[in-house]
Amino acid sequence: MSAFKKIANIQDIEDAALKKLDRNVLDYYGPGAQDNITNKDNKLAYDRYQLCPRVLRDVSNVDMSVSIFGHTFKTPVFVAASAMQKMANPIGEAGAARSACKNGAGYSLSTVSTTSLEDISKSVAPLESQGHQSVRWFQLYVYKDRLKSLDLIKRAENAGFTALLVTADTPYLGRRLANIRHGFMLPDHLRLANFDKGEGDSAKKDSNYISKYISDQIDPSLSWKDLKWLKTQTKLPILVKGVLTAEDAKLVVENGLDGIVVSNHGGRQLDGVSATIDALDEVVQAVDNKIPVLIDGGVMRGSDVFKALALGAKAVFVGRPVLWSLALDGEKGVDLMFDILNEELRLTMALSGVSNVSQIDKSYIKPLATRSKL
Ligand SMILES: Cc1cc2nc3c(=O)[nH]c(=O)nc-3n(C[C@H](O)[C@H](O)[C@H](O)COP(=O)(O)O)c2cc1C
Ligand SMILES: O=C(O)C(=O)c1ccccc1
Repeated sequence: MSAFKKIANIQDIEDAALKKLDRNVLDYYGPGAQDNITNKDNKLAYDRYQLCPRVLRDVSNVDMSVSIFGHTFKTPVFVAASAMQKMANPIGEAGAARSACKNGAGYSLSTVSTTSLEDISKSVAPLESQGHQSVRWFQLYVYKDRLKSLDLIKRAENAGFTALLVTADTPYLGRRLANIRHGFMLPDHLRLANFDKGEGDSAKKDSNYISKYISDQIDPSLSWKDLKWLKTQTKLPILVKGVLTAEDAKLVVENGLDGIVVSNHGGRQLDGVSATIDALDEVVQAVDNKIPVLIDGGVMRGSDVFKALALGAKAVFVGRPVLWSLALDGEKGVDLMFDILNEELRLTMALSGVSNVSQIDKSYIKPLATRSKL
């Protein structure tokens, strides 16, 4: 018997990537903070919802497109902003940006990427001239040095990014035990490409590079008034990334911001918070359709995407699945990831009796009933 195994789902991609990457990278990409409880629960929580399909509905055509801020996307599966993707594969962030563009998916780039904003735009330009549309958003960390953040915003605007995701859950870095135990180093041949050579070099000498970088540079005093000020500095819509409660969701609306990403940073910040899918409903209720609500964390299958849409998310970001896909096979790996998630979502919709995403609502899911004992 041949040992050949075809990749069939995102777990297969993850398993293959775990065999390829070295410890330094795996320690950084994989675990959540502290005891990994929230990171695990992000995935498990999806299994606590059941699907409630309807039948005999004519599902011969299924349309997965969604519209946000005037852009239409072919799929609600978006690429999350995650740092330092060249550690997964030399093509790094550009591989995921190109794949998202070919798939008509949303793309987001981290402030602390190993490919610059400008190089991301260059990497998708040939695809755009073939008629593909790239919709790219920039994830902004607000630096103590405000000029540094303002410069990033200007560069994002000039490089064709059309929204900002301001990360609100990281005034300090969460305690990531594997990185504390073994140390973490950005490999010498890589650098934080949005900055002059040398950015983070002082931290680089520290065995806990990232936590030192954040405490040196990122402003832990950030508050709502700063986001109101940021709004005056750009025409781009601003989404707040890292909201988990109805209270904060209301403040996002009251402060005139444009969107929400329900996120716990992939369980990498405050361990012990709820799974994002369990926080989604209260955020969606609080926002009352005034601004779009998106979600990330633990999405591994098309049926997870379906459940998030049923609870009111407009789109879903995937973080680690992109990193594993890059590790597996660069841009082609991310193409495979989109093929799988899109096919799974299409099938979940068809088998649930819906032919477009606007039909998906809470009636198609229910909390898992306690299984009766045999
Ligand atoms: C290795 C890694 C690096 C990340 N870097 C950033 C970052 O630079 N900025 C940010 O806002 N979120 C960052 N995130 C969080 C992601 O944007 C996203 O919230 C999370 O990965 C979603 O969970 P998932 O990995 O389970 O899909 C990072 C996540 C990972 C796994
Ligand atoms: O690791 C992360 O999750 C992250 O957000 C980050 C922030 C600053 C530098 C590097 C990574």
